Amino acid sequence: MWRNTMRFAAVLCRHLPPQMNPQNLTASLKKMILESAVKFSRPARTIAWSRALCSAPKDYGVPNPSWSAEMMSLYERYSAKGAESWERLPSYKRYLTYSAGGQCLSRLHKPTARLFTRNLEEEGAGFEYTVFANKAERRAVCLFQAGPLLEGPPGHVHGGAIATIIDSATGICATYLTGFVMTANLNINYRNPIPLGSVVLVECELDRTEGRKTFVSCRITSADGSKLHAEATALFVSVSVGTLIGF
Ligand SMILES: CCCCCCCC/C=C\CCCCCCCC(=O)SCCNC(=O)CCNC(=O)[C@H](O)C(C)(C)COP(=O)(O)OP(=O)(O)OC[C@H]1O[C@@H](n2cnc3c(N)ncnc32)[C@H](O)[C@@H]1OP(=O)(O)O
Repeated sequence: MWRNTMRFAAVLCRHLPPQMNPQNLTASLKKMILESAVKFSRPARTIAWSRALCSAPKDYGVPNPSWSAEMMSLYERYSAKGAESWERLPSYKRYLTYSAGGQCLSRLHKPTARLFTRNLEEEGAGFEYTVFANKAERRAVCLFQAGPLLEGPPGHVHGGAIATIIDSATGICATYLTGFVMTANLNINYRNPIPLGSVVLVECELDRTEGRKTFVSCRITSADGSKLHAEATALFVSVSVGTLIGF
């Protein structure tokens, strides 16, 4: 039993990101890993849990039946741009999933937690979005369809929901181009309300980097680009996975 436990703990540790070398783990994280290993080290469960820990995470950035014809048409347009260096980024229910071993870690560390923008199971109810990025041009574009549960002013999207999609899209752009970051500053000018159910483009561009700081600017427009809904600038600061997790 103890040998199984240690073997399982060793497997878990091997899947941790490089920044989380077992030698550097805090006592509490070591204890958490060991406790999980003890809990699941009974042979039959070990196999079942190893499978569960290694299963592929769901990608929320692919079309689902709630996507409108306009959302689908934009999705197909950006997918077809693949040849011009546009890459669709996968979207998971936890930020941790992007780190090496993050899938495993997210089952151990606050397992009931979910990314704010991916916390509704009902398709189309809240944030429906997908992000395409262009490394060479240091840009990303988020196609965003706002569901009915994001209402602020009657029939229109809540300003906090708009801030959330801006924070997410610019944060994904910064993470994609410079690695793990946290938002240090976000400034938004709301220009025109966004009707609920509509599809908008959230276009992000990396302006510059200075040491650990990444400056990103953003514009939200209607799908055809004719109406400006919001403009924003954001500052992100690079952090280690350890800082993200909170130890
Ligand atoms: C095929 C795979 C592709 C992968 C694609 C990737 C996809 C990614 C997927 C999913 C991403 C999801 C994205 C989500 C995004 C959401 C992010 C959030 O909402 S984060 C939550 C809200 N933010 C906080 O809670 C932070 C709270 N603040 C802090 O923790 C600290 O203040 C922190 C980390 C921001 C900075 O703290 P320090 O101690 O590490 O660093 P110090 O020394 O204070 O600052 C570093 C530099 O930044 C400047 N700075 C810091 N804060 C500033 C501010 N507010 N304004 C101006 N400058 C600031 C400082 O003056 C300093 O500048 P000088 O290096 O001296 O020039």
